[in-house]
Amino acid sequence: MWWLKDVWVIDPSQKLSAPRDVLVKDGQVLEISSSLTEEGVRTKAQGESVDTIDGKGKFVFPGLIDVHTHLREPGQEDKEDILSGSRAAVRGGFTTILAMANTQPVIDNRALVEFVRMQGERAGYAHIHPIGAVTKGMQGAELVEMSNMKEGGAVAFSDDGKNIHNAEVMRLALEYAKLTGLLIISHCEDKDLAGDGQMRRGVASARMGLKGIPASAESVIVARDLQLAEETGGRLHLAHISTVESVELIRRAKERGVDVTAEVNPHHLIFCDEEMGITDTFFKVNPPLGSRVDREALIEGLRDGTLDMIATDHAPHTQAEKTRPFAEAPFGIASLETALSAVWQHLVVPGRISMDRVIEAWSFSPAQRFGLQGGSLVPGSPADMVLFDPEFSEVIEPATLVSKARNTPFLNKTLQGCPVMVWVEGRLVQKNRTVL
Ligand SMILES: NC(=O)N[C@@H](CC(=O)O)C(=O)O
Ligand SMILES: [Zn+2]
Repeated sequence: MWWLKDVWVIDPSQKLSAPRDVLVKDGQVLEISSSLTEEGVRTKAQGESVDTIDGKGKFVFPGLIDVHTHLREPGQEDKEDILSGSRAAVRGGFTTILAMANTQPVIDNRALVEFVRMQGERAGYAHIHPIGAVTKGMQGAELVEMSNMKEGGAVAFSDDGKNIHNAEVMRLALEYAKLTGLLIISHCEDKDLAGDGQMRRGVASARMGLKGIPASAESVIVARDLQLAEETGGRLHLAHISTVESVELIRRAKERGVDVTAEVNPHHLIFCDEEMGITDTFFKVNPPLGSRVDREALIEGLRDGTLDMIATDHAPHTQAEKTRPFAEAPFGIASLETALSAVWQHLVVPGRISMDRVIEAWSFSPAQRFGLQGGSLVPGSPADMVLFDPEFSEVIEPATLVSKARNTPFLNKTLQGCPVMVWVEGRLVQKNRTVL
């Protein structure tokens, strides 16, 4: 049994943010209380040994649920695999992650869905849920067999990495997904507007002499998909929202009652295009980092609930790929191990957003929207749980990262505020930043 004493509990599912004691037994949260005694705990332990942790000055909250990770297995295991990705997840405070379908081959049938799910179970760290592709081979033409894939364990459908170019295919996908009750996750990017752009079009791209991607490449598709969701009554989730125009479109659609949720990535909340340099391929990501105005709108959108969730978009790549010249390096930031610390240090500490809202947006809301276990510490819930120490600091070094990838803008930087203990169903899987 675990006894976390005098720890600050953040559990948005029960609107709790206060110092308490937490008891964990048999893989579940047994009790959250402010009046436990040694004797009382011993009685509740029923002969089991009690591991006591002094939680003073630390937070405990439900394990984070990340609805957007790329684990690269099958097919690109030089970048990441399901085992290394799930170890990176628990190191970063995530107890559940959703794996995107843009692997090689694409996860577009039940057998492959089952493969990802079983590899996740075999790894034995975070809970891994496969996202199935929307179209066969992510070719944007023929829909996958959604019900069949749901039976195999798919929890949503997405061609992420690519936009669904044909609006009629997107409309049909929303229509068919309704029969499964699952969400369509849209990667909004008009490929003609984006062209072969390398970063957001603006003063910074002009200064660097790089081809720009206009903000409209995202927002025109956001507008399209919101209308299609409204028309079909389909359930839509928008991945990695990065522009002020998109935030405004989503805000309006929600006012009209469209069944939509949206996520924002930590890097879009923390960085902007002006901060990039021509050699910084670690900042090269899709959608690209926006302007200061975009960043402000994203923070405001997350605060007021227009943006429902935070998600990492963990996109691991090899060093060989990321050390190519800017225009040839692939898009993506690997972030499972740094995301929570970065959000703490860059947004919570300066008072831009509350930790309560961060935890709601990164555990409770994803669990609710995607119908997943977790996101709550209500007694009886599985003890998927994080102990977070705001004083613990770490230099982000290649040697300590358990992900295969090092493509993070935080490399060789210090981050303060880290998950220092992580439990999955009551089993300790990470302690003092070491995955057990
Ligand atoms: N975000 C990225 O820059 N890259 C992702 C694809 C994606 O999430 O769109 C990848 O798979 O590498
Ligand atoms: Zn994407």
